[in-house]
Amino acid sequence: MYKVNEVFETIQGEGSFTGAPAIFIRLQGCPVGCSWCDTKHTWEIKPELKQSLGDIVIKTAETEHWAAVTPADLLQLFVAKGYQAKHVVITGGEPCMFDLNPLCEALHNAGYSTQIETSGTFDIKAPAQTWVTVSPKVNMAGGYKVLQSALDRANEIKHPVAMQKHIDELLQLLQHTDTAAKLIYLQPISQQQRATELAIAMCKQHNWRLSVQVHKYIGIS
Ligand SMILES: C[S@@+](CC[C@H](N)C(=O)[O-])C[C@H]1O[C@@H](n2cnc3c(N)ncnc32)[C@H](O)[C@@H]1O
Ligand SMILES: Nc1nc2[nH]cc(C(=O)O)c2c(=O)[nH]1
Ligand code: SF4
Ligand SMILES: [Mg+2]
Repeated sequence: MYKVNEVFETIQGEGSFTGAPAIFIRLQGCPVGCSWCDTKHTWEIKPELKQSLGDIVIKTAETEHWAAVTPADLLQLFVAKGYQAKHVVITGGEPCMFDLNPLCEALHNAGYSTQIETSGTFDIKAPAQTWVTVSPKVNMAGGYKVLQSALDRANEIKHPVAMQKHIDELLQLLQHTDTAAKLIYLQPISQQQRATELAIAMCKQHNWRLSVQVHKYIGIS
């Protein structure tokens, strides 16, 4: 069973799939504790806030409610909702607290491609064809460390930045990582102008790519 905070169909707003229609599955629970996290309502798993998947999917605001679901429940929901997207993004919370193999395999068997958004602080349990986006989290409140195995598995590394120390941290992580076949993105934190200017300058300097959170600029989820 997976603990799900929300399910919705939208446009991927980050990283290399930006612009692609996608179904998002947001899993509940994250102990990493990023001070600027934009999904703090997914951090805690409160037993008293358990709901049915039917209630979760009609949410109109961000809440801490969650539902326990199987891959089959999710596939059934996609059909019932009439979702047309063929790409599924599994995010959170920290999705890699779960074994994502059964979920991704069920999605692949039903004709969907899959992508995971992860902080790289937990073992990534997912099939080889799943696209893995690692957004490394260094020195956050929860005390978790980025795993080298997660950086090695990443298809893209999407680093959140607001100040020079974040660039230095990324350079440090990349020193030990073979980046030949990976896409490297800087993502300004919270659309701050100074963060965006820094990201643009550093992308030019290091030949990295820029990921702005497109969905926030156009006001969609
Ligand atoms: C909410 S996290 C969930 C997945 C996973 N826990 C992670 O951190 O990658 C999804 C993405 O949003 C990014 N993110 C979270 N808060 C942000 C913010 N305020 N500004 C920019 N990116 C943010 C994360 O770095 C990550 O790439
Ligand atoms: N549109 C849209 N794109 C996204 N890409 C990554 C997201 C996330 O929260 O993981 C996200 C999100 O929340 N919305
Ligand atoms: S790891 Fe992801 S979900 Fe967890 S606090 Fe950081 S940004 Fe938020
Ligand atoms: Mg988001």
